[in-house]
Amino acid sequence: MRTVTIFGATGSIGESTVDLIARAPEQYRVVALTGGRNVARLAEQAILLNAELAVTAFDDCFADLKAALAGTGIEVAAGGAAIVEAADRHADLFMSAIVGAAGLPPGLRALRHGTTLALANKESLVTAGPYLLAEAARYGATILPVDSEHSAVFQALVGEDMQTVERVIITASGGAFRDWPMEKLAGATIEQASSHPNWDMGQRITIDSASMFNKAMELIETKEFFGFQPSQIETVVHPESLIHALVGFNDGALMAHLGPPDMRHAIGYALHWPERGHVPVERLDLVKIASLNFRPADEARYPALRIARDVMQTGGLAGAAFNAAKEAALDAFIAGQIGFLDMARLVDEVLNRLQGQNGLSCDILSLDKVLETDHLAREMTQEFVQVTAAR
Ligand SMILES: NC(=O)C1=CN([C@@H]2O[C@H](COP(=O)(O)OP(=O)(O)OC[C@H]3O[C@@H](n4cnc5c(N)ncnc54)[C@H](OP(=O)(O)O)[C@@H]3O)[C@@H](O)[C@H]2O)C=CC1
Ligand SMILES: CC(=O)[C@@H](O)[C@H](O)COP(=O)(O)O
Ligand SMILES: [Mn+2]
Repeated sequence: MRTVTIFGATGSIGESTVDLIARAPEQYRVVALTGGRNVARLAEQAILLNAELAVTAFDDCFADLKAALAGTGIEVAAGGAAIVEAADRHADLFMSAIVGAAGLPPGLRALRHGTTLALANKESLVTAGPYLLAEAARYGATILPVDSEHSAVFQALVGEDMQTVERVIITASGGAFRDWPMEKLAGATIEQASSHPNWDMGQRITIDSASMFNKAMELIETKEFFGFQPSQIETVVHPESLIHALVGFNDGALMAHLGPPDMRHAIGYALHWPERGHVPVERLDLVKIASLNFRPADEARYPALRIARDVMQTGGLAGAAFNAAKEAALDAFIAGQIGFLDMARLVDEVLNRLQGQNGLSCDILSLDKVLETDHLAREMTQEFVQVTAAR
């Protein structure tokens, strides 16, 4: 029996993880579940999985969570520190499925217990990749990628010599606006951007998919996790989202990973690793699919991709600044303060300003430096948002 904790249990990745665990109760014991504002669902999950502990990120949700779990014997806590402390209770595997940079501290704490971190929270690698990996190595912990593309690359690399890898191709669906003329993008609404052609995901990553910020983050994630050179990492638009990534070797072989657009595959792979086990996802019918399509990922159409290349080139604290500026710009877009195309423009401006102040160079990352840069970049983005909104 494996013990499991889920950070971000009430979200899209969290729900898929709960689903897999609920289908095989004899294989898992749940230690802690954490959530945010959806305390009703968090309480239901905690009862369903007989968790030891349920934690909400927000102090003002504590009373509701406590009331919902009264008489169950399930412990209750609230606040960011309580989520990090949940990592101090032993679990064989921690699922990192909080959205945003808020996912970094609990994941880091789990790594310090030398355990296994199944990492959906790509922001952890984008903001603090070298530090995260160094901490994992220092404490003998394991990080398993859960992002579909990175799980695909990981699976394609099993048993391979990394020296023989020439390139990695991360596929992109192209998001909600892949068939829109470029002139229309400036007027894209939050509702339009919040609808993904293939995947059912949280709102923030869905909008990031439409702007290609998701893919930009994934290019950085690929560099940080696998250690490839930026020049080895490519992306291509693949509208069907059936090939998740490809790895090219020095003999010309290109190994593709295919699967249905269902995150339970990548989550199930991590839950069963290092073995494979049954996962209840659709089996692809290739004859029915008949064809797979590919288009170039145009950096003029998707400036986020070019920004990601700059970030990889700069290194240091650029990833932390990039992610924080992107999160703040996304908040402003969702709040209706700025337009769809303003997001990439603001992120670019913040990075340029911080780099001009030499605020991004850093030889050795630490959590404090990452959080300081995160704070600075968010504040600067908000200033730029005010200027944009006043126009
Ligand atoms: N969804 C997907 O298919 C994929 C997601 N990912 C990555 O996985 C992560 C999760 O994405 P997704 O499941 O879509 O996100 P969701 O928005 O669906 O869920 C986010 C989870 O985090 C919780 N949460 C929100 N804010 C905070 C906070 N400040 N502190 C602690 N917890 C918080 C939410 O709680 P509540 O809802 O209760 O408020 C919820 O449990 C992201 O990093 C995303 O990029 C990667 C690949 C695919
Ligand atoms: C399921 C998953 O891993 C997402 O990150 C997915 O990749 C989003 O799709 P696009 O960013 O390719 O639209
Ligand atoms: Mn992905």
